[in-house]
Amino acid sequence: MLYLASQSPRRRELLEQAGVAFSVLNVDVPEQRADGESPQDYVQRVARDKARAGLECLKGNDRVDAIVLGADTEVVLDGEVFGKPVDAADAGAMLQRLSGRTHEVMSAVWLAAVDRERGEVCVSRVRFAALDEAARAAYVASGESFGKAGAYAIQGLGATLIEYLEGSYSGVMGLPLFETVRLLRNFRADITVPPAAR
Ligand SMILES: Cc1cn([C@H]2C[C@H](O)[C@@H](COP(=O)(O)OP(=O)(O)OP(=O)(O)O)O2)c(=O)[nH]c1=O
Repeated sequence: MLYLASQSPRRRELLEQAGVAFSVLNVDVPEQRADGESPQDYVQRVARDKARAGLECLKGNDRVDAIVLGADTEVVLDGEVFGKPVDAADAGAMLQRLSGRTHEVMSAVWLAAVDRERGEVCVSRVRFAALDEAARAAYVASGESFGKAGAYAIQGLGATLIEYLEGSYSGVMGLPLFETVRLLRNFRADITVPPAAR
């Protein structure tokens, strides 16, 4: 049985889009970058922590038979990691930093079972248009920034801020589907994944 260890409605939507059957586990793990930890190592570790926390929630045979998927998405600019904004001022400041620049979106996916684990990090590059103060304020006022790494959502109004994307649209949105399906397929033969990525 596949479990998605996530409270994110986007991840649920994306995994459904991939045609994979799963159940949801609500996990809450601290997201705190350690001193000297690279953005890539950080995003991978948090995805792993979420998957492991999900596995811990399960008991007995449910755990033995489980594959738990954890994921994490962060926006990275100049080596700095932008998580979810804490308030409107924080969201505005993030958008100001991203304005007119190219940043990376790192999305990690991690699979954990009792006997094995495996993960992957998908890195995309996103170029933002130059946003003046009025444009930033209008976007923050839309409410879309909240709960989103880097204070924007590619799947919403945020798409109008993006000049160029290189990489994975689903990865930017929160779960890189190509990598996810490939990992699932290689992880255990009894998992039913759609044929497209064979
Ligand atoms: C960049 C970007 C991020 N996001 C979202 C995806 C993630 O939900 C969120 C990043 O926060 P995460 O900490 O990766 O995930 P989460 O706390 O929302 O969910 P959970 O830990 O329970 O799985 O930002 C978008 O929806 N669109 C975007 O364009």
